[in-house]
Amino acid sequence: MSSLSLDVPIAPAPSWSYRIDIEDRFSSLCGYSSKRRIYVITQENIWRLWGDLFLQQACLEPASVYMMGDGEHYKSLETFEAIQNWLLAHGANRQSLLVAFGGGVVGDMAGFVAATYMRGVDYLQVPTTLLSQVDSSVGGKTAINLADGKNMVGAFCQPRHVHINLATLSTLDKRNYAAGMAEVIKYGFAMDLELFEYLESHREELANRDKSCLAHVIYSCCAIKSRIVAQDEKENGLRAVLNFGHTIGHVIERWGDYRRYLHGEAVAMGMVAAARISAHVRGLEHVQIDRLQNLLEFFALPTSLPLPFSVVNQYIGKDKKSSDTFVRFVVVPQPGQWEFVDLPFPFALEEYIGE
Ligand SMILES: O=C(O)C(=O)C[C@@H](O)[C@H](O)[C@H](O)COP(=O)(O)O
Repeated sequence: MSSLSLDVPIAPAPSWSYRIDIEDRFSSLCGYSSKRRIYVITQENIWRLWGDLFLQQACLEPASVYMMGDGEHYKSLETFEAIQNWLLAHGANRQSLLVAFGGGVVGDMAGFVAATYMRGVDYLQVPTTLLSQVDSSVGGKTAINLADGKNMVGAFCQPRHVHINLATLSTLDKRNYAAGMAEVIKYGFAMDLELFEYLESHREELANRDKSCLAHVIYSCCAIKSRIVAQDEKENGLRAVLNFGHTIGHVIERWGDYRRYLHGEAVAMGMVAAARISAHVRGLEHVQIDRLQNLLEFFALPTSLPLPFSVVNQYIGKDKKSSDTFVRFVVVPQPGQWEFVDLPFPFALEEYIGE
């Protein structure tokens, strides 16, 4: 595969942009190594599988490597503090460079550490899961969770570069692969009909992790995301479309103590609920909800809400898109099109989707 590249030009400073490279190997980072101390934040499992090759191909000699725990529940204030102390103990300074080597949990944590350590240091994203390659490594949303709310403490902090190596998807377990596919389906169903149809017609190839299909899909998602982030870096409006399925998805993750469901699984259930709300408020046809559900279920993703409506109603007010009087939902009147609707708060899910 020849490599693919995209730029993410951030407004209102169009001169400032960073690249996303999609390759079948780890990109060389020699240029960085010679100039500054490098600190890698990763997890045992991914580092055992890919760490040596990464250091060799990237030509890196890190000052130190930090192993985070595996799972969304490690995106916590405790881990955040431990990493800050580790950086200080290992001599990291303002010129140091952090490298997030792993999935979305590593990327969100490393990004937030980079945003705050000594008031901000540079970082690179080297995403190794499908979810992080198509979504979380791009756009600079960094955050950690509170017990009562997902991604509640964070910052917008763009990476200097996103280096995607498709080869790492070969060792991703089935459940995490499917979870990444949920975010891919989000881009298609809510933002790009052509992509959604491609996913439907190439589902077998994608289930078999065909590299050229994956390269196409990852490039398409990154292209959509970079266009949106370039216009609305700090989510003053447009960017919230990327939250399709997340409003209820985040409640599900929190309800499961960030352990029961992977982020992508919660988003899969949240998207079907949001599609049902879309049918109620914007007339999305039921046959289109079935298309969404079939595609998600093809990848063995859950699609029925696992929690009482009352829990959704109780926690939805903590969503970052909520105000005192409404909850903002991304709805889909037709596949590939989206709208925001503000539903009154206090919220009653049963009014939009029958029990
Ligand atoms: O980048 C964004 O903007 C997104 O909303 C992408 C989401 O898929 C992602 O999960 C994001 O981290 C959720 O953001 P949040 O603001 O709802 O915490």
